[in-house]
Amino acid sequence: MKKNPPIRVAVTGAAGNIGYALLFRIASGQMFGPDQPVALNLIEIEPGMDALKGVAMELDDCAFPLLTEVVQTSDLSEGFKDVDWALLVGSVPRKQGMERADLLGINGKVFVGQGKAINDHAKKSVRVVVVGNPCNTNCLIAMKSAPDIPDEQFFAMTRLDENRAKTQLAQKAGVPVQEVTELCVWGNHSPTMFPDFYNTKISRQKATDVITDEDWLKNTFVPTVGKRGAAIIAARGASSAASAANAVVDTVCDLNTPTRGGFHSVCVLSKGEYDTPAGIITSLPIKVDAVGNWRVVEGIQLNDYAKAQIKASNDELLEERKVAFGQLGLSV
Ligand SMILES: NC(=O)c1ccc[n+]([C@@H]2O[C@H](COP(=O)([O-])OP(=O)(O)OC[C@H]3O[C@@H](n4cnc5c(N)ncnc54)[C@H](O)[C@@H]3O)[C@@H](O)[C@H]2O)c1
Ligand SMILES: O=C(O)C[C@H](O)C(=O)O
Repeated sequence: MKKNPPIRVAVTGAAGNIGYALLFRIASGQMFGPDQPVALNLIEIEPGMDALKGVAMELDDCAFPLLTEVVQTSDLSEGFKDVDWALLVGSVPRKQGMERADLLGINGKVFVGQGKAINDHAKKSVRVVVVGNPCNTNCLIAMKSAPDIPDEQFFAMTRLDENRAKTQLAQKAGVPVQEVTELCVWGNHSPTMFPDFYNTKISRQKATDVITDEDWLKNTFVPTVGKRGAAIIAARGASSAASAANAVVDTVCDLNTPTRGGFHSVCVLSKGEYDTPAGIITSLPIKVDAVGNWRVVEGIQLNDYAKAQIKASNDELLEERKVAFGQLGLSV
């Protein structure tokens, strides 16, 4: 049987913690399926190249049948050459006591260079998923720096937040996690994000009919999800890595697969849907159709509380954009 040509995937920060949890899942077929060959372009900064060599040796030692090639490089033009997917993980993670936005000044400029290199060297059909924080604004910076790549091909990750929120609700309701559906996390990947429990279903019922304690939903559930990243850093001494890598796999699978029922949370460029400010990368409910095009799901009813929460998170994104674009000399 003739094999598909490989899908070429660039991963930045490939020798980091998320990279170490992610690469083996891509190479084993969990991201693109058991019949789809993959080639990996692993990108690191110079000080990470020795560690990257070790990671590449381990990939060899797995003898993955689907893995056709591993490129190791610190050169962005080589790293993004002809890639179908660019997973932008590499950047400095926050430490205890920092907010993700504190990383703007450190990481923002990295995404200008990466955006330009993607623009010049990747396939025009490349899809870009930004994980490095603050991921929404970094994604916007990369998108602005890649004017020849359609805006619709840029995404930032809130699937980890969706997964966290689903587990919190499932544990509270005492049901298996797959019973929790239609849960959209709105806004910024920051403590202001809003996991919309009002429109969530638990075992096909309204979540608020199953968990009737609205005080818990508003004052325990919402902040627990928003601050989960910080709680992991406090407990583990390092930011989430395996669960983040798992969410990257979920995000790419979501974008590659027609959505059955419901929707998933992905950060995309707002065109003003649900009164979100156009021109920011914000988390919205996304559905993928049978031919692989995504769209924002329409018709979700948001009450005044939900609208206020989403507005606060999007206001924060407007402020991040103002600060970052000011520092980097980018225009809206
Ligand atoms: N969006 C999310 O849900 C989510 C979840 C978890 C972590 N993150 C973020 O992901 C990022 C990576 O986390 P990690 O735990 O893997 O960090 P890490 O420090 O373990 O690894 C980061 C790697 O990136 C490399 N790197 C740094 N700058 C680079 C550049 N300009 N180009 C290429 N590589 C570069 C480093 O050498 C390092 O190997 C952090 O910003 C973290 O905050 C996001
Ligand atoms: O919280 C962080 O800084 C890491 C990541 O964004 C997370 O949500 O776990």
